[in-house]
Amino acid sequence: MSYDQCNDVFLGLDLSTQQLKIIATDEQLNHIETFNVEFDKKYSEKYGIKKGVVVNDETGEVLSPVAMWLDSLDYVFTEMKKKGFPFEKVKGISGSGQQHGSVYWAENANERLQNLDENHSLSEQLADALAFPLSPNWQDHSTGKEIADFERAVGGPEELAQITGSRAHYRFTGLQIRKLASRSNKNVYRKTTRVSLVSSFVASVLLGSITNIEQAEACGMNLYDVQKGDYDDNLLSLAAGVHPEIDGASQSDKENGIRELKKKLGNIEPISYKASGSISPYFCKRYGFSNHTKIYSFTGDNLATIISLPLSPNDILLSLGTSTTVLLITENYIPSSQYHLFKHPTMRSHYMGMICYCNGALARERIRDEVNKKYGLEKGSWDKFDELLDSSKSFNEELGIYFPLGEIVPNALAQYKRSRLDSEYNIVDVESWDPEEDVSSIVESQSLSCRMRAGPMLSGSNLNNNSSNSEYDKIYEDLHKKFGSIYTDGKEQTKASLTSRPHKVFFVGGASKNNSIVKKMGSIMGPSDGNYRVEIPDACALGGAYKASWSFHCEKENKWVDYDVYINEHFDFGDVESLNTQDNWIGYFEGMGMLSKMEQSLKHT
Ligand SMILES: Nc1ncnc2c1ncn2[C@@H]1O[C@H](COP(=O)(O)OP(=O)(O)O)[C@@H](O)[C@H]1O
Ligand SMILES: O=C(CO)[C@@H](O)[C@H](O)COP(=O)(O)O
Repeated sequence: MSYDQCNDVFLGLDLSTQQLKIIATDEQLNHIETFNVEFDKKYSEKYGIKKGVVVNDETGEVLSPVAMWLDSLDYVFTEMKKKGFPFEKVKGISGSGQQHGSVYWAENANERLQNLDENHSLSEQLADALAFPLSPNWQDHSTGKEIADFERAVGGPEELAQITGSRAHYRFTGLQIRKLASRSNKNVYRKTTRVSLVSSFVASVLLGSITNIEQAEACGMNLYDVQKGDYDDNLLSLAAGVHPEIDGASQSDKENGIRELKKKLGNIEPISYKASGSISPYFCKRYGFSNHTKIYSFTGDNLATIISLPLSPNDILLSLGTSTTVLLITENYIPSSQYHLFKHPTMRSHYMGMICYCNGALARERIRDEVNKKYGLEKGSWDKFDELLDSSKSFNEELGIYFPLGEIVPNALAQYKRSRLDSEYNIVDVESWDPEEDVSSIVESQSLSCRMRAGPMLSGSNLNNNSSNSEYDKIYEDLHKKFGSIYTDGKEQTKASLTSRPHKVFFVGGASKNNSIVKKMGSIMGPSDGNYRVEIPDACALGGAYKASWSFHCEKENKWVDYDVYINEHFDFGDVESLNTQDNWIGYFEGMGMLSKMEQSLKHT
């Protein structure tokens, strides 16, 4: 694809932990070119970073230098210019940033942003527009105290998830702000006039003025009441360090603190196709953008990932990278402390559900290595693992839990557990068994965990629990007879959540290349409309470019065009491979009963 063939070019940026990526697409959503800079290659000396961040092992702090991000923007645009990139054709830009990270602007920030001189770099001109030169990164673990405070302020993790879509996490922005305001750097907090998230920071620089935080991204702060569509004052007072019970603040200090923090955070930008404005003259003069280039709101990287695919409600994106991440689109706001719910970035009445597991690929690799050792085979080969997995046809009343690392969901310490069912459906723990047995067992338990936890978010789960469907009634009653009530993460599963099938399942990431793994997982997940494999390198940047393209299209039409309709119309389905999987959804009901019982006896923190 060449630029000569298109009139309109769209850019999707992704500012992640380790690199800045820019993808150019045309009006038909065709990928044209990708540009990037890896921070370690270019800036490790200048900014003293490793893997994109500065780490303090003693405090658990993980931070990114903000000036490095500014340098990277200038650098990639300069490289594009050297290659003759047609900046004048760019009609719209959107993108994403690593979630939860925050940037602290000083009083002169807007004045500096509005008067950028194209003869000088961004970092030169904006260094003193920052109240803090660093941005807390999502890997930061320094806010243990704040986790306890946030959960105490509302009554516990479930209550916090009910309000904000997630329980308290170290990395969530509200906790990081509280740490700054009440403990680590009160002076920085005082000097800060505006706070951006990484996504709104990039959009602000491109616009030449500080822009609002986008609504879907706002759900990653533990401050935003998702259903009310506004900040939660109780949580804001906590973030500002003026909570009456926890900080002993007076009523007037609390009110002033809330007012001040609201001003710093600015309004939340509702989900929209409308542009935040046009690109700053700095970029027009320095690189050749047209001054009509529109900047559309930026969102979080996971949120941008789901819009890089033609996903509809009840579709699941199963990312089998180093970690396993389940992303899904749902109309149900049924929060849980065990997963995250965010507003969907382009579908106003939908949410994105996200479940993150630490023990994905690494745990499977250990089993693969054990099997290969037993058979004297090459260490990294998946052949024997695959052969064994293919020969395991159905649930054999055995499961294992394999956590070489502590796990997020269920919240558990590093441990292994292998069990069998006896004839009364009791769980009988097994000290060890042949490594061959671990092969199906690990893939089954990982799949069942995803299925069990995604269930409550699927739309069928909205059905009245007493609604009748004779086939499901029978399965559910049978399960209940054998295992009693099914609990996941302390919550009883309803009939509807156990019996809801996903619509489609899309597999992405390293292990999605493995036919045996995806077929087994797909057969257990049991989507009603098929399992698919997609290769989407740079999905977040691509999602940004698609968002820009969709927004531009809606603006041109002067009406809201449903994002799923738009993407389905333009998406190149040549990149999506339909997997020929057997459906074994019903065959694994007992597996859910068994796994939920096994999880109840795990050691946790
Ligand atoms: N053929 C394969 N079969 C099973 N697993 C695979 C295969 N190829 C890659 N993987 C797994 O994919 C993981 C890496 O996934 P990838 O998406 O590339 O990483 P990241 O999440 O770090 O971006 C590896 O740890 C490996 O276990
Ligand atoms: O914290 C989260 C999601 O909650 C992470 O998914 C980060 O958003 C990942 O950022 P990069 O590593 O891609 O920069």
